[in-house]
Order: sequence, then structure tokens, then C-alpha cells
Amino acid sequence: MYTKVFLATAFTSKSPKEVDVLKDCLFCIDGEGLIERIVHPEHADYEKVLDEYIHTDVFQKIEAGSYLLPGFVDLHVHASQWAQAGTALDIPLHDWLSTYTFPSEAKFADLDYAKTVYEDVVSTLLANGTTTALYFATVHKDASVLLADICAKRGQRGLVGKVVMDLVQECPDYYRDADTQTALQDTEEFILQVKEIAKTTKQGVYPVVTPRFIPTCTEEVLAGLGALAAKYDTHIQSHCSESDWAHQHVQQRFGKNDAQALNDFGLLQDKSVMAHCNFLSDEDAKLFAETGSAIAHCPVSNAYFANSVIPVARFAEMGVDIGLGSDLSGGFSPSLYDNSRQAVMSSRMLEDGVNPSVPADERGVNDSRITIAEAFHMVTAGGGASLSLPIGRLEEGYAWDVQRVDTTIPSSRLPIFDPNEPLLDVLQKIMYLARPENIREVWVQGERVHSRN
Ligand SMILES: Nc1nc2[nH]cnc2c(=O)[nH]1
Repeated sequence: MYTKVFLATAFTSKSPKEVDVLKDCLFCIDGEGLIERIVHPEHADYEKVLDEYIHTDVFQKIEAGSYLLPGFVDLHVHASQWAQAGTALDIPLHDWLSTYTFPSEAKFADLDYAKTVYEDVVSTLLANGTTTALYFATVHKDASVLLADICAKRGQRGLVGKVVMDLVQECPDYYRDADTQTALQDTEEFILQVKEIAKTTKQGVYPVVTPRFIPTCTEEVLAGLGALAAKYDTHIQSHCSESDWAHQHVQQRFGKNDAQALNDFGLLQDKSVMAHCNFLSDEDAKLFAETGSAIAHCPVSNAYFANSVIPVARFAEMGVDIGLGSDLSGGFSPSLYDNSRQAVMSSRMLEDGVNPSVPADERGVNDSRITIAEAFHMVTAGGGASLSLPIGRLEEGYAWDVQRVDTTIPSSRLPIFDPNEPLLDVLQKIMYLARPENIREVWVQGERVHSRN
């Protein structure tokens, strides 16, 4: 017996560059919220399965004009920074952190305030089609546990990190870990508490070891965090080679690139996701591919803070796992649709170049462009592979993490006039033009967690 059966037309990524259209398929969901079977109209038992379920209350027909897409995976989001989204994007990263972000994050010592912001950001991401999020919380252990608890209760697959920053010279007195030992002890307690919360969920919540970035961390804490991640087999997240300033800071301190330094501390492994990575050398990218570490590409944020466009096409070609991150609030938008659009636009600017006074053949970087299908891959299957979780694809054995996009709502700006429009064109229009209003239902691990009537 299936617990749910959907009759729908859906899109899923077939390969990094190709999309599969699943037309009028039956998606059969098991009791754990996994896709047990996808029955295509040409399968011999299609009519039999349809007849068996069509008159039951576990059957749902997705009406014409609505399409199912895998839920999106946000590989880099500072949940606390939702409170300052859209502000101060005109100043450099270092100033933005010290004048806006650290004071704003310090407020999360207050659990009531943390609850208000965290409930809102989790709901907002779900309403934007984001079913899995890799979150930075703040340095505060209790508020970070609270974020994991809110994800658990709202049904979002949250991977949550208590942020570690213990380097006295680089962190303000009002906002850092008390000392190195406390940072490590708080992280260990945090990991254990989140593992307990995870037992109460169907979709899973996960503790993530989270050194903010090398510039705010002592060597002792970085090594200790690498050891904790190994001990508890957790995910790891940080920022890596984001901007000229951050990249050079690590070079000056260790005489090597960020990627190499992170690896030396045991922080690059299969469940590591590093944000930005704009200044990775080819050697660094090889290290990412060899260790199975992933890049969280944050194209909106990068336009403000990264001083460059990351060559994702080259790194993908080298075998690095890549997904997309909203990077609230270096990126102002909670929508991974917006980030997919920006990923394509930024890649085109890298390929063509941006300075009109330079001759065309010297202006850009060849073979840098990505298509919207590649962005769709990054925001779904690429995100799932980056986290080593069975999510981001509509395939048997994967979680039923799905968004229903209705292209027919009256306020929709989706110009679909021809009922026979090729479905791959419909997907392109959805990726470029859909807004939260179009996202009518969202499921995580088989449970409906958002609906808009
Ligand atoms: N974009 C971004 N980069 C960082 N580097 C260290 N902390 C941050 C942060 O909060 N946002």
C-alpha cells in the first residue's frame, strides 16, 4: 500500500545539463516519505495502479497547468541575517560584517527575538520552494538549537550550525565565543542536542560543524572542530576564498589558500559545503573534487561582496559538486529562483566580460556560461549530491520533497498561451518567472508543509 499517489507532470534533472520531463506519471510514495515507484503511462500496470488508487483519499491529481518540481536545496543561508536582509549592501564585506552583521547577530542571545526571526525565515523559505536548508545560526548555542527545533516542527529538512568565532583580534567582545574551549564544548553539546531533536522528525534535522571562516577562528578551534566533525560524522560548513580580502587574509596568515588550510584542519570531506569559493585555484578545485567537498554558489551575494564571478562551469567540469545558496543576507533574496536566474546571468557576464573598452576577444573567459537547465540541476540534484542526501531528484528511492507550481493563477506573470507549448520551454519560463504566488503546495518527506489557497 502506498501512503500517497500523485498523478502529475513533473520535471527532474537527468544530468548536469539535461532535464527529464515526467509526463502524466504516477508518483507512489511509501510510509517513510520516499518515492517507491514512478509509473509511466507506457508501463503495463499503469491503468491497474491508477484504478486501484484513483478513488482513495491518498490519491491526488495535479491539475493541468500545475507542474511538480523537486524542492530546492539552499546550501548557504544565515538564518539570523533574515532580520537585516536588503540592508547595507553598498559597503565591503569586512565593514558589512563589523558594522551591521555582528551587532545584528548578537541580538540572538535573546531567545524570544530568535524565535520570531527563525520561525519567519523557515516559513519564508518553505513558501519559496526551499525544502532543505543548510543554515548558519549564530554563536549562541541555545538559539541555534531553537532553530533546529523550529525546522523539526515546521517539517523542513534543516541542517543547522552553531557558528564558531573565537579569535579575539578579529571578533568584537560583544559577539564571539567566550574562549576556545567553550566554543568546542558548546559545539559538542549542540551536536548532541540536535541529534536528539532529529529522532523526533520524519524528514531529519542535522547538526553542522560551523567555523564561521578562517579569519575569525584560532588554529586550535579549527583543529578541534575538524576532530568533532570526524567523531560525530557531521556535515561541515564555512566560507572559503570569498572575496579579495578574505582570500588574502588566509594567504597572509598561513602562506596557502583557504582550501588547503581548511583541508589541513580536517574540514574538507564528503559532507563539507564551502560557501562562495570564488578564488579557488585549479589545485584547490582538485582538492574539492578529491575530498568530495562541495561549493555553495551564492550568485546574488557574490555580486555585492565577492569582487568577482566564480567560474562554476570550469569547477563543475573538474568534478566538483556544486549547489546554490541564497546567502541571506549577503544575498538579499530568500528565493532560489532569483539565485538560479542570477547564476545564469553572472556566468554570461563572465564569459563575455564586462568592460566595453576592452576588445571583445580579450574581454571574457571562454566557456563560462551555464544554462537555466544547469542552474536547475544545481538547485536540486546538485544540492542533494553536495549534502550526500537522497534529495533533489524525482527518482525512486529519493525523498518526496516537491513543490507544485501553478502557472495559471490570475496574477501569474507566466506567459503560457499555447496549450501545446513544449514542456521544456514551460520549465524555462517557470525558472525565470515564477514567484512565491505560483508555489501552491510544498511537501517534505511526503508531508505537506506549505499550501497557498
Ligand atoms: N557573505 C558572507 N561572508 C561571510 N564571511 C564571514 N561571515 C560572512 C557572512 O556572514 N556573510
